[in-house]
Amino acid sequence: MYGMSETAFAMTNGRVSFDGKPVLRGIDLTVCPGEVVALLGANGSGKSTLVRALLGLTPLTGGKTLMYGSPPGRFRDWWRIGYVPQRLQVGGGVPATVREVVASGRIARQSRLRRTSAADKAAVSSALEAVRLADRAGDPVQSLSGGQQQRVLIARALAGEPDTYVMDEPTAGVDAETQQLLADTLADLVLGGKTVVLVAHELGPLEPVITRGVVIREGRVAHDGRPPRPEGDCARPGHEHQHPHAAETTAGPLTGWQGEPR
Ligand SMILES: Nc1ncnc2c1ncn2[C@@H]1O[C@H](COP(=O)(O)OP(=O)(O)OP(=O)(O)O)[C@@H](O)[C@H]1O
Repeated sequence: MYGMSETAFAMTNGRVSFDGKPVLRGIDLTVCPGEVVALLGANGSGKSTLVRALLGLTPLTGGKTLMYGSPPGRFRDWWRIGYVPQRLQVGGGVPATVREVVASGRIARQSRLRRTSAADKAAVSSALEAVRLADRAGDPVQSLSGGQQQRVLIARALAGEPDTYVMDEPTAGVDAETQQLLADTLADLVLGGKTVVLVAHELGPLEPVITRGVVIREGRVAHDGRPPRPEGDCARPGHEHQHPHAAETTAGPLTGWQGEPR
């Protein structure tokens, strides 16, 4: 039994509206340590908004949400969360190497006074190894393929050695090899007792590691429990087909994401 402060996320009647248009319409969602939760649902159902609201990146217009027992505005233990946004965004035309982006995952663990430690360097190297990009560490991230950039984002989260991973469509638009690599990485994290919340259109190779499926439909929780199996789903009346992800018009922030408006 975990205390309230050990519950990774607890949203009660969470509501978000954009320009008066309701997108989340009263979400109740509690994520406990060690759970591997897939947020599923059709395009536009509100999955990304839910993820961003759980992290406090999008403010609720109603209800409340807690991260390890604190409202996002008062949450201080950002090192506990590893966020993998939908897309890599390197701002300002400043070239960054793969290693620099991955190393930025250590920032929440570093004090302002302390320079990069041996532990930081070791965590960055091991994250690069885990996603098999050690040989590309010195290359500009812009020179990598989409799938490789996704791996960089995953490595950045791994480098921070958080308790909880929040991944927004980590498998969207990536090659089969990267999908399998992510599945293997997740399996290791799960063995290590980590908590994972991820958005997915199709679980694919991730399916074996998912412990719970939460289906969002029109801003509400339509299913919460065993991950729905594709065959069973299709046989069920009212099944909504999920289509591959459309091109994103907005990219996830790379740095400073904790306060990034959208
Ligand atoms: N910042 C915003 N301003 C206005 N509308 C928004 C904003 N963010 C999301 N929306 C709208 O909210 C709805 C839900 O979007 P959201 O991205 O959460 O859905 P999703 O389930 O993640 O979809 P997808 O699978 O396409 O990523 C959509 O209609 C979208 O256009």
